[in-house]
Amino acid sequence: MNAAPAPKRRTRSGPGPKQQPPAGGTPTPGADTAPLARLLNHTADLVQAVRAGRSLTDALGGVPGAVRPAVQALAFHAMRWLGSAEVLRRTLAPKAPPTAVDALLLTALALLWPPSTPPYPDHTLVDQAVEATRTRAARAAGFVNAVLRRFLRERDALVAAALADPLARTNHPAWWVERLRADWPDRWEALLQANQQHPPMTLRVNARRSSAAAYVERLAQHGIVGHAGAGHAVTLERPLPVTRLPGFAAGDVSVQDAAAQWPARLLVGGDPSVASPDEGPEPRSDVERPPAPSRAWLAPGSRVLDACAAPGGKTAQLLELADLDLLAIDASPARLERVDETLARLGLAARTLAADAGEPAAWWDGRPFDAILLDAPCTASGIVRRHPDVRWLRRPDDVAALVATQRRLLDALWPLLRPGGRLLYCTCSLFKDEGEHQLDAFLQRHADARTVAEPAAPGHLLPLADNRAVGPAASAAFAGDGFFIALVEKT
Ligand SMILES: C[S@@+](CC[C@H](N)C(=O)[O-])C[C@H]1O[C@@H](n2cnc3c(N)ncnc32)[C@H](O)[C@@H]1O
Repeated sequence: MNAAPAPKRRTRSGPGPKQQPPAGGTPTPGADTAPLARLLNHTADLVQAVRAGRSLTDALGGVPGAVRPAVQALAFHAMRWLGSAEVLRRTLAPKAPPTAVDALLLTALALLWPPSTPPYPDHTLVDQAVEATRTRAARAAGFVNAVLRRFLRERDALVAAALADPLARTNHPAWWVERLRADWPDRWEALLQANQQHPPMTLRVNARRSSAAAYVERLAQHGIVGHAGAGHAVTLERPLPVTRLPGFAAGDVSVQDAAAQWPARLLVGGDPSVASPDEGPEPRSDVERPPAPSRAWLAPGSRVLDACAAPGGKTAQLLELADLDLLAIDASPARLERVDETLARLGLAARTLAADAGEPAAWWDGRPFDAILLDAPCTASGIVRRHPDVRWLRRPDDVAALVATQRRLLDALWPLLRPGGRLLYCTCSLFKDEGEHQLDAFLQRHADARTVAEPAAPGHLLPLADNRAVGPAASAAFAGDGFFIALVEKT
């Protein structure tokens, strides 16, 4: 496969070293006047952190707020083209330079690789990369200058040669490509290409306050174009900072991918979220709680466990859809704080607990649950568009370890469900071992488990145009994330 576009020459015109953020970046005060060299230095720090095994989200927290959106846009670009940059660097400098210099070189090469939208003019980028090297490792400035200028001189030949290497073509580790090819023999190339794209920004309209159609109209009054999708999903024509979304701070709307909105809707049942605005609650923006939509499978007051809850997207959605007695658990106390913050913004309430969901002896009161949501830890191979670093962070052994954790959680939680109760298992993974195969093995182990026929769960969803989570707004650019979603009932 060839995930890289054809090499092409750049224009020499464009912004100078006082830069606007590149396409996909969100301008913020200060970022538009920050020298590109400074942005490149921060980006190289992030590349270095990811290569050392740290997540980009985590490392971005250390970048000054004023330049963070611009640096994030550059770092996302660098992550998407890091495989190409690695292959080029090995050709141009077979002996790897010191780690900090290597990170800067890889950052610059990734930004110079010929993608469809060049973020900066070539010579500006090279000049600023050399400038950045001076503050990073002054003695390496000449070396970086020589490597990058040779790349500009010989780009077409170097890119053509690099594309002989699958790492440069796919921008994914070989084991990842092999796994995708084995699981999706007809679609693996499309999936690799999809991972190189920018994700759509999708909102979840608070079902207690409004409907997708009504919120689309409200957006239009603010000059924002949105498309109503399945349930309460609204996909924006263009991503925006949440501060520009009407009613965000008041809890009228949250950011959540269309596929990620399916599990809670399915578990609540009765498809309450597609109730027309006439049948559902009136649009409103105060935090007083109107009754939840009425056609839910889960009766008001049902005991529900959200076993891996943080940061709380699905916890909040469950509570928007139904009045529930909900316990939200997460193993990470720090991440659990985000659940509390989310619920506070939305005016919702649940009990939250930092605990290992797989050790119920430590926290379960012995009263069976009516429903359990297990949004299990996984490779995140379905959300590479949103987290382009995960492909470089994961190791092949991680898949087996995560599959074992998912299995442990499933087996530990199943006895907590009442007969007739439902368990929703989901992961944001494309790998079948974390989805279809995990479910099949679970059904083999538990004779009292059967998949629910109506409403049927979608199984695997791929981040491609035929992703069924998106509904009427479907198109390749609006495709929902990759997910696996299964609904199981206890007989
Ligand atoms: C995919 S995320 C959950 C996303 C969340 N459901 C949402 O919609 O916002 C998986 C979560 O599982 C948590 N986790 C991992 N192992 C766990 C365990 N043994 N018990 C409870 N939570 C765990 C992680 O801390 C992480 O927050």
